Amino acid sequence: ALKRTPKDFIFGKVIGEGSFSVVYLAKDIHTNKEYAIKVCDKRHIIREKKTEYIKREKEVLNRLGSNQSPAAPFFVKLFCTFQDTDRLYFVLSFAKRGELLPYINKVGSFDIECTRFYAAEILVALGHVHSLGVIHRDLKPENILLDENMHILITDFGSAKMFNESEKESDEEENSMRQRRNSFVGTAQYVSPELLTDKSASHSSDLWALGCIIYQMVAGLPPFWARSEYLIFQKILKLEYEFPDGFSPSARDLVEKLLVLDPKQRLGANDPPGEGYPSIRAHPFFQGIDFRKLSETNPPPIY
Ligand SMILES: NC(=O)Nc1ccc2c(c1)=C(Cc1cc(-c3cccc(C(=O)NCCN4CCCCC4)c3)c[nH]1)C(=O)N=2
Repeated sequence: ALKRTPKDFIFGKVIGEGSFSVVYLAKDIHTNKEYAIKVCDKRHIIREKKTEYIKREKEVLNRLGSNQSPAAPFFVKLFCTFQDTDRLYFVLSFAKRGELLPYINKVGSFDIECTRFYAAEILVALGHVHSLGVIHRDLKPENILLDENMHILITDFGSAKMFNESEKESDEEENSMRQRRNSFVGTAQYVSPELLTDKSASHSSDLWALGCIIYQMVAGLPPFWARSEYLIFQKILKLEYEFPDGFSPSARDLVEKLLVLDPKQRLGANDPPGEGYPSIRAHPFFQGIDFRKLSETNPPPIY
């Protein structure tokens, strides 16, 4: 296919902003199709030494797009990339309904059927990402988008970590050495304790974030909240959170099994990779969910 240029698109409003990018709604002038185009300023990326993050995001999105698996629909697609003198352009799926977060805020909190459905879609998506040797590392309701049929599209792999085959075999010491140099920390409310202590991220770090998101869908607010990031980190490291009255008992049991300080003790942490977390799927909270049919199921109404 011909390499695209910015002239092939009409750029509209800003629909998202990252620390190194701005996301625009854009229309392809040849097909009239709508896309989200993530634009990065080259000088800014070089100055901030973030070229690795940009390369990693492109590699992860290409891996997700290439693998035709039942979970593939739950991610924004990368259609093409191009650049001009000053900027890099990523042409991505446009999620018509935007982020999950405003929907939680609008209704205060989700009922158990909605929570169960969206938690199940996120779990299937995580199982797929992890089966490719990728950890998202910054999963949060702002990065869970909704398409026009209200199914999820996970985005922003700019903070992702890739474990290629060699790294998996390398001994613990070398791995933890490499991770200690790793300065990355996700968004305060959803960051896992291991990322705060020894900088070691694993697929289990995303399971911690899933626990926070399930709690937030039921309670309306994330479990760890304080006026400063430092105080949020303190609460996470002390596992200082509580359940409001009326919190669904089965959701509470699942959250308590995911928000565990030791990443190896979290539900699903020791499941065989690539099987989509059978021990989490088997939890009573997901009773009645057919995980193979989620993408063709009508999502429950949010009210
Ligand atoms: N960091 C990133 O990678 N960011 C990205 C990447 C890809 C991408 C991305 C972000 C997108 C963000 C996005 C934002 C929006 C959006 C922005 C502003 C308003 C709306 C909107 O009107 N949504 C419906 C609004 N509500 C929400 C609450 C209840 C009632 C209705 C959507 C749609 N899609 C997108 O569509 N595709």
